[in-house]
Order: sequence, then C-alpha cells, then structure tokens
Amino acid sequence: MTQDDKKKAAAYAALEYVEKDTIVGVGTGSTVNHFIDALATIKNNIVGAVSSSEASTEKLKGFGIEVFDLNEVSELSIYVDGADEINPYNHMIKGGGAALTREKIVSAVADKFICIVDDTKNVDILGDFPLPVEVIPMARSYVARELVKLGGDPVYREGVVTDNGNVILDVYNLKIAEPLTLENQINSIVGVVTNGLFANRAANVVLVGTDSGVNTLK
Ligand SMILES: O=C(CO)[C@H](O)[C@H](O)COP(=O)(O)O
Repeated sequence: MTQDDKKKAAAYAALEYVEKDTIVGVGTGSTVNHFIDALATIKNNIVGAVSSSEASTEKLKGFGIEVFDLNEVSELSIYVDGADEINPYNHMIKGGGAALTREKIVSAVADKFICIVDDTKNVDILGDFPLPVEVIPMARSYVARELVKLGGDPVYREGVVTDNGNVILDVYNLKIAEPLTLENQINSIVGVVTNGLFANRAANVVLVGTDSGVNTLK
C-alpha cells in the first residue's frame, strides 16, 4: 500500500462518524481531499460543511456541497482533519498546509475531532516535523527572535501567505516534551496568531491507515 492509499483508507473510514442531517467541519490537506471525495458520496445525507481553507471550500463546492460561514453555525458534531504528526496522547502538529488558524477555530467549535492519518504520522515525541507558527507580517522578525529563546530554529516559509493574509515561520529542532505548555507559551508571544500545536484541542478519535487496515485509537 502506498502512503496515499493509507490516507484514503483512513479518510473513507471517517464517514462512519458523519451523522445524518448535520453540518460537518472539514480540514485541509491531501488526506482531507480524500475525505471530501468520500463526503461527496453521501452529500444528500448531510446539510453541508464548514471549511477550514479556501482550497477545501473550492473542492466542497465543486461537489455541490453547501459551505456555511462558521458565524452562521453554533454547533458541529465532528471536525475531520489530517495531521503532520500525532503522539500517543493525540496531541498533534498541524499546519503543513498553512491552514492552522482556521483549522484550530473550526475544530474548537466541534464536539469531536476525528483525525485521519497514515501510519507515518505517528510519533512518540512531537517535533521532528517543523512546527508552523502563523504570524502577523510586521512581527515576523520579533517573533522569530522569541522562538529562538524557546530553543527553536525558525525559518520563514517564503512565498506563502495564509488565507488570513499572514506569514508562516516553521520552527525546526524542537523536541516537544510538553506540548500543552509550549502551545500556550508560543501563543503568548505578541504577533503570533496561532501555532500548529493542537494539544489543548487534542483529537478524540484517530483513524490510522496502515498496511493491514485502518486502526482506531481513542
Ligand atoms: O494541517 C494541515 C494543513 O494545514 C494538514 O492536515 C496536514 O499538513 C496534513 O496534511 P496531509 O493530509 O496532506 O498529509
């Protein structure tokens, strides 16, 4: 099985968590693209979706799935998204696709975060994948200096502007022993919009695509 086959298997397994006549929270990325394909097969059973990025919105609309503004929606039963890394406590690094802020906002509204990954994303300690941090453009150098004080090596993701008009610093060489603490520390730096640690909002269900099928972790 290729990595993409495993992503697809995890994505289709998430259909089991989609409740009839609800609005579904939808993440961003190549694994989520498979989930959107899967959602399209049951589109007449759902009311629509709330999306975490312009890219996912476009794909959802392409299938005729109605996309609601989050401000029109007071509850979501599930939010389905991928991750760049996930640890045994279901804490994640996200934001490889630069959609971390909207992902964190939509997931905050949902009752359950269903994380869909292939088995290369499972790690014991987060941090081999560089931690994305979304930053207000004028604060970029200041935030980078503050991230160095926290032990990281930030690198400006050149040429990338987020859907919110901000920039991304990818922080290398962090061994993240305490994800909750680090998430809060980085968020308290002035100029940071969000960081890609999802520890305060960990996944409730993790569907892992493997060579031998999809494993469910809770
Ligand atoms: O956080 C994300 C986008 O901001 C994605 O969920 C993450 O990068 C995983 O992507 P993929 O499913 O393509 O491996």
